[in-house]
Amino acid sequence: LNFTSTLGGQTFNSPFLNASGIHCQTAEELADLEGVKELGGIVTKSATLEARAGNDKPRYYDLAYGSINSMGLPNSGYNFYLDYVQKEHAKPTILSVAGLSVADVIKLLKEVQASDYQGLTELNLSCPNVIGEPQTAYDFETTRKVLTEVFSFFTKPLGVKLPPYFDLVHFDQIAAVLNDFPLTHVNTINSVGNGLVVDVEKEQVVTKPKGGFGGLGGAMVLPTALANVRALRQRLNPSIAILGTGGVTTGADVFAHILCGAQLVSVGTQVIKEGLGVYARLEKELSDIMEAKGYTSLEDFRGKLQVM
Ligand SMILES: C=Cc1c(C(=O)O)[nH]c(=O)[nH]c1=O
Repeated sequence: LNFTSTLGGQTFNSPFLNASGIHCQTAEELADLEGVKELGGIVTKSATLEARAGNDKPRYYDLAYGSINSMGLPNSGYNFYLDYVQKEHAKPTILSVAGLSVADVIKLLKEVQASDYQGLTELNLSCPNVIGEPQTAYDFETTRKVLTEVFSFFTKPLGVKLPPYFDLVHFDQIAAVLNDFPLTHVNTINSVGNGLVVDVEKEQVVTKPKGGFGGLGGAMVLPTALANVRALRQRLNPSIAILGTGGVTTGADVFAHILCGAQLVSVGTQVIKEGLGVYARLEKELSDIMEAKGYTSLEDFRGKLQVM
């Protein structure tokens, strides 16, 4: 079966990625990802200018049907991740970056531009858990302003991480902004922002930051993730690839993401639930589905979802 694809000049030998934020914050976690042969690439935890401890704990909670997190962007600071991605790796890397202000984003990306790093960079415009900060990509004009400034100097492969949208007009509006820029990819979705999980027995929230509000992931967000992959694939220039993230627990979910137009597919919550062995299971399940359908390559069905 042919699982290979190229993105931003890099060759990915498998469609699987780790979702930024999951098992990719420390040197040990990143080394673990290098050892997962079914992973096509490695995405770093979103990096900020300064290292951050993140929000108070408990800040992650596992549910039967997914997860809720309010991590608060804990990371070792962009120098650590920029050093990491400039080292030799068997797989392509995607350097995820985030800023607490437009100025931070510009400063960070100027450092990346000035570095010897030739891999992909992904600007996270959708973190829902930085207390007091909005999810940038819900503000279309600010998103246009940021991308205009970024592309006035950034010439390396760049994608953006988007929050989920829930209104067809919003899909039109964000696509109208993104289509004006030479983006390599769009990674959709980030967690579904500001959900709330209640422990009825304790009559209490389950996470400490923000009164229990946090980003939702896992099985419960799959329909939202598929809708965003599909809607953006239908609206974005073919030159902008879609990385599908959200709700993947089985090979069928991976197949669905690709059928909706995803080139690569990230797994987050399920890695926490099952461990890094999940990638071998997903690859086997996807392969079995493809063989049963007579497909030999992801191109045979990518973006070919049928409507009625
Ligand atoms: C980078 C911050 C993010 C975080 C976080 O660090 O709280 N959680 C998410 O679900 N998505 C994010 O983008």
